[in-house]
Amino acid sequence: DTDAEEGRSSSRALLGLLQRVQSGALRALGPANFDPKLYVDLPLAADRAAAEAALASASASREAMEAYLARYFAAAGSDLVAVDPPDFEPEPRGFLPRVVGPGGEARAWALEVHALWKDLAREVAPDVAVRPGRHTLLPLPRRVVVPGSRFREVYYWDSYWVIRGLLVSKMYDTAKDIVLNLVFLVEKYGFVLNGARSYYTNRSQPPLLSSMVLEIYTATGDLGFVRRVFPSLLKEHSFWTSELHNVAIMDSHGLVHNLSRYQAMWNKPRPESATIDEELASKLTSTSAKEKLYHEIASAAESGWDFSSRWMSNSTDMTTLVTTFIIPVDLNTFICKMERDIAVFAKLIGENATAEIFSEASKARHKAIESILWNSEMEQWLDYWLPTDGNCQGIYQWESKSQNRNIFASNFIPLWLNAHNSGFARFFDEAKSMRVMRSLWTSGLVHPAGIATSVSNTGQQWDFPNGWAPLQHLIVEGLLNSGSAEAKKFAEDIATRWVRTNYAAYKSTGAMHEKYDVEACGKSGGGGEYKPQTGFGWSNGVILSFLDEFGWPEDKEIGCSS
Ligand SMILES: OC[C@H]1O[C@H](O[C@H]2O[C@H](CO)[C@@H](O)[C@H](O)[C@H]2O)[C@H](O)[C@@H](O)[C@@H]1O
Repeated sequence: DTDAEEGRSSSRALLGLLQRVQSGALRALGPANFDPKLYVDLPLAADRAAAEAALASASASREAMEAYLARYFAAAGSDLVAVDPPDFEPEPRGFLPRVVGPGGEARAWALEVHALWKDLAREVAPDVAVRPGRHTLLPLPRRVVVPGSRFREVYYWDSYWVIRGLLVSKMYDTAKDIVLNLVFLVEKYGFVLNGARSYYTNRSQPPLLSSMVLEIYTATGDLGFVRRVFPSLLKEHSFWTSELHNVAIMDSHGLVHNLSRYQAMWNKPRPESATIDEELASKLTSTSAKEKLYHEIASAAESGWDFSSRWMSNSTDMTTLVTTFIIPVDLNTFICKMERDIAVFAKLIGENATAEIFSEASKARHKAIESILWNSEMEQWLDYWLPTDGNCQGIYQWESKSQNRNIFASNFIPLWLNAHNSGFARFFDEAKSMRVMRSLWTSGLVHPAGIATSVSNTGQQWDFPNGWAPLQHLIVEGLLNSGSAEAKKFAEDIATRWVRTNYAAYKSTGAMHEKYDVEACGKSGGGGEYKPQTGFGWSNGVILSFLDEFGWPEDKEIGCSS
């Protein structure tokens, strides 16, 4: 309708202005400590036309730019208001009963991590709904928990681990609010956005909405909540299996399978990193080559692994990103899980025909994962690379050489399905889990402070030596539930390394970090296009979840053992 069109056009106009402010600021302030995202997060404090007219002269010097920013814009993040979550209690009844640690150290720290929810809880300021043309922030009806630092808005896949932690903290209402906000986005846009900003409306992130709902349902038994969100889960499933993401591929026995890939609806620079993307694309000459690169960059952002050699033909050259030509192991694991979850929910609310359809869909995807992505020699699941020459008409033909044999933590993510049977047949048997576990053990990914993202040090943040909380958690949960005592021990070992490194880094820096360097205990991570961030939603969630799962006995050292 006309109102919606007007809204879209004023949002585009604001983003256009903010991107020009971003380029002007880079010229005026210089590249040192420059964060392009800051500028597209600025709320407009005056009339847009006036801010536009004054921009040309502002780029002349640092002083002029600083005066311009102060005159026409409010501070980034000021349109999100800090809130005290009403369901927060400093020490909730029944909180981590098995966490003690020497001298109560582990428990004291766990309570500090728990208290960080208060720092990260936000509500969208009323002005965002009243004057949406002044904000790239999207209005959300309920409170959120943000990752922290430059990540001032709610993020999609981060929210799964935030919710895992909130459930340990007994903050059930805050967990439900986060999901209801994501559902609000599905109702409005047809999918969960990468994050709640107008510049994230062209892509999603790894789809874990149904997993959030399942965890909340398991903790609260709230069937009304499941009923409320159910239609959005179906809508999200259509998004991930639609033509945009679906790939048909014929296996070596002539059977055709459907799997999904990441694919953003965008072929321009990412507004939050436009100056970076434009500089990279300046190495290319034609407009079409630049647009292709922008499309692959935004699609890598949809994967959550932005950026990684996983998506690059040449690991030292970002212009060789081919994200949309890759069938990723983790994405298909998440969708297989989504299909199982939907079947479970459908049954619970009495929609038996839908339950049957989704149960069949998850079995079909399971078969596809085993047939296209499993590599029995390596005992791992491997991303599958489609030909990039665009010759295929419709159905691709599987070829063994197209499995990417490089080692990534994602090669082990299907193990996670062990943790979530929900009455279904096991995804694979205990013997196979054991073989995968041994393959992980010798893969080169296991390090003193956790599991590395890959084995190549490319300077990208989703590569060696960085370890990320979500990857530790997915693999640990998978090993823990594989049915074998040895795998359980290994799971606890990885969780212990991770807890210790988070603890040591917290003690030395006073903060929880977005990522860690797995080579040594107590080291935070680096690399990538922005400065390492603290806060940090998913890291906090994973620590609380590990402490809940494994406890921390009185006699177990929590500091780094030398
Ligand atoms: O600003 C650059 C990119 O930042 C985000 O990605 C990283 O942070 C997210 C929030 O913690 C996380 O979900 C993602 O896995 C990280 O790589 C953002 O999601 C990107 O779209 C954005 O371009």
